[in-house]
Amino acid sequence: MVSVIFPAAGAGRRMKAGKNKVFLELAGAPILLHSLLKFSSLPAVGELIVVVAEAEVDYIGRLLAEVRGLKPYQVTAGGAERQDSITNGLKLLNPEADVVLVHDAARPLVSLETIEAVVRAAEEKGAAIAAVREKNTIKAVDAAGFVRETPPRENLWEVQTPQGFRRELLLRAYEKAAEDGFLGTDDASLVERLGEHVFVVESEYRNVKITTPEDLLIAEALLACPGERLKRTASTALKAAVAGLKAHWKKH
Ligand SMILES: Nc1ccn([C@@H]2O[C@H](COP(=O)(O)OP(=O)(O)OP(=O)(O)O)[C@@H](O)[C@H]2O)c(=O)n1
Ligand SMILES: C[C@](O)(CO)[C@H](O)COP(=O)(O)O
Repeated sequence: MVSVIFPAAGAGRRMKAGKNKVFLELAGAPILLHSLLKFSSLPAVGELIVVVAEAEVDYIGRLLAEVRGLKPYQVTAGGAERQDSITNGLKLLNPEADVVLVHDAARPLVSLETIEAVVRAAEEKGAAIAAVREKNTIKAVDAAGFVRETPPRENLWEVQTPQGFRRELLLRAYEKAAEDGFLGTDDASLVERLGEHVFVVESEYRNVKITTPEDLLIAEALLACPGERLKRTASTALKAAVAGLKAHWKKH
């Protein structure tokens, strides 16, 4: 069984919306809901663990109760850093979960194909991450503002989520990071420190992390393109979810 942890406890500072960006609307539904419904549509996924800020736990619990089509879920409080939030999510794992995915709630455009490919690779190889080939030239710059190095682009990949792991490996990696006081910017970096191999699954550029206001415009534009509109119209789960939410908002 696959468990999915959704870190959603950020403050969304770079989005400058004055609230947690995962509650902003994208194509008529909160960003968080796009992510939860997408994973819920996959048979292999058995549970969702949604990690939000402590002050949002009750609100999200009530909100999700109105949404149809979600896999069994739990909502818990996150911590100061993304890694702390995931640490809290890991404590709730169903004992039957053999593969754990971590997916930023702020990446609502991930495709089902990418999720399935990450699950398969995590099962086979132990650890797998979604990523795209770097399109820009990347430079390492020192504190004084001078270029120190231009790493060859053919070796560079821009890393996304989902990131998937055999349960035991991810738990071991998080324990070791806690012991060493190591803070990484993704989950795979914790596994890499154990000397384990992490497989890269080629993903799509459209799997953007909604971070700054222009990302939301890009995501709206991607969802509005003809092929996507068709898919969206066909998404009864999303429509039913939004109907439930609108009723909830009217009541509260
Ligand atoms: N303490 C934190 C920080 C981040 N996240 C989550 O991790 C994902 C990726 O983080 P990021 O895009 O940096 O989100 P924010 O931290 O909200 O953004 P910012 O850094 O601009 O405040 C988001 O889904 C975010 O909600 C989290 O669960 N707990
Ligand atoms: C995990 C991640 O999405 C990979 O790109 C990313 O590192 C999370 O970003 P954050 O801004 O550090 O939360």
